Amino acid sequence: MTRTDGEDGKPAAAAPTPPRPPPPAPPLPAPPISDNLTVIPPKKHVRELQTIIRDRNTTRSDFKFYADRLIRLVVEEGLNLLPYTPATVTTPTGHQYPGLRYQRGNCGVSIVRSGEAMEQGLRDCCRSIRIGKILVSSDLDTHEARVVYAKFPEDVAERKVLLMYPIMNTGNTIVRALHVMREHGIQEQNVILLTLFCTPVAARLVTSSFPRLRILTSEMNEVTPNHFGQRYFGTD
Ligand SMILES: O=c1cc[nH]c(=O)[nH]1
Repeated sequence: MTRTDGEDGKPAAAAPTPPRPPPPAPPLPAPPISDNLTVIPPKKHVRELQTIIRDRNTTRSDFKFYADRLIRLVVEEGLNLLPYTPATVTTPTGHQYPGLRYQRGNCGVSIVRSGEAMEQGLRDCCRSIRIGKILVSSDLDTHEARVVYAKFPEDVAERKVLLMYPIMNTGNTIVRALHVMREHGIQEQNVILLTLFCTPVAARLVTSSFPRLRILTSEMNEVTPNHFGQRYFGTD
């Protein structure tokens, strides 16, 4: 027997299946905080170093050893942001090799005390580089950062500066340090900030205050390791 539900007695046409709603769009990647901010590629060996540094059970000697490895990686990558000029050399077999030579006129500045942990990594790459220092203290109650001491190479305003500070949590210390550097004639576009761990909050604060500063970090994460300087220097 045929079902005749239609008004004219013919079988009713099957109701068309409504089109499926499109699958939800994948979440958009977070927009980059700044074109001048680089996070080094998250390769497994980098992640391993970050894991050991973050592990509360890591011994002091391992902490220093693996922090030094991560520092070296960030420093080497930072050198890539300095200016180079073409330089052709002759190899022992008489071939011409079209290479590069770094342009002289670079220096380092470490923010005392944790930034001093990065000095050796820089010296290991650039044998005779001059390194200045800046000490910023932060008020325990207001968290306001204040520069206590600053010593730079006398011609620092003419140099490219590799600024070293391993942990960027709020960004306040860096902003204060950069203001003092500006008072010494250092232009932000001549500064490359080398850091190991950085929060998005700190990155936003620093890049909005100094948009032409370049920043290089090994990791961007909401949470940074604690007490880096104390663990590195064994002053826990
Ligand atoms: O200042 C610099 C920069 C790159 N390489 C060096 O040896 N020194």
